[in-house]
Amino acid sequence: MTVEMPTPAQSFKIGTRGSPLALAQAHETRDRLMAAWDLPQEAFAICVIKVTGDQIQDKPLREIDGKGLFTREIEEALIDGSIDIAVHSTKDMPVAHPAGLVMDVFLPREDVRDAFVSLKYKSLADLPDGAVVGTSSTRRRAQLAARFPNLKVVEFRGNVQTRLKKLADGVADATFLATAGLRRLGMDDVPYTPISPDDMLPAIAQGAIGIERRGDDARAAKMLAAIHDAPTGARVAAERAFLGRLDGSCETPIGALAEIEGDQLHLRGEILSEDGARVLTDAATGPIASGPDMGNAMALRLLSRAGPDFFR
Ligand SMILES: NCc1[nH]cc(CCC(=O)O)c1CC(=O)O
Repeated sequence: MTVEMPTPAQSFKIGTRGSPLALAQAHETRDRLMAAWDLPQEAFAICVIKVTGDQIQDKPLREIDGKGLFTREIEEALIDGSIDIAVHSTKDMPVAHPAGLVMDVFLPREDVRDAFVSLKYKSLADLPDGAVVGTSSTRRRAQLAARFPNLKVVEFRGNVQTRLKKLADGVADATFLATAGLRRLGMDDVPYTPISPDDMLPAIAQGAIGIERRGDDARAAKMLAAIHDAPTGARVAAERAFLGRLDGSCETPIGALAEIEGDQLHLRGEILSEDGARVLTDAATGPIASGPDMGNAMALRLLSRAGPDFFR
């Protein structure tokens, strides 16, 4: 089969949400494709898709519909051919994809760590007893309750800009964001400190941009193969196998991190009760290719330790 590369007249359509972070990720994807294929910017169109989740800013996500809220409409655009690829924050993606779509291309992973963001304090350890921290993430909330019970956690939604405004307004003493997002947005003026994964194990696939396409689109597959980062793919595969076996929705407190050293993959995972009263952690090491098996096995071990009542 011959696969034709896009020409300026035959644009390759990159679908994305319209948030500043989503746009930065779409631009990174386009820049990497331009470099890999020596194509001009005009060969690509960045198609912004307004999704329902972005239009609801005043409620915690779990009160709306959580899973798929930010991705369903983008996937519909892929399926109907309005776009050729969709650029996602992998950590926001359900493990299962709609029939006909695949996500097997990942860009080199950014910093995986959560960031402590505060206008007043330097790190989590500096916060006085009773300090107020804002987060909407059940994972971060449970991890804080488990390891920093001296803090008061309040609900904090919105994109990076909204949360920073809330900090400036004194709604909370600190908040948490993915370091990757801050870096990709070039927010060098924001005072943040990355948090050790020992204190806050990141979300599955945090910092990894994933690219979804139609499974039968040979042109997109070939275009994307040139920008795939295999180590990121292996790490994400291990973490997502763990998540998939746990069958966690994005609202279940779960953290995991795979790291590669030589030909070995180290995987850490944890599940928490929502109040942080129970924390179950596990770790494993094995050949890189066995990452998904390791993630799967780790989930089964944690599930059997947790018992049937652990997840609400
Ligand atoms: N849930 C929103 C979201 N999805 C991806 C990122 C950051 C970038 C990434 O982890 O790839 C963020 C913001 C955050 O958690 O601070």
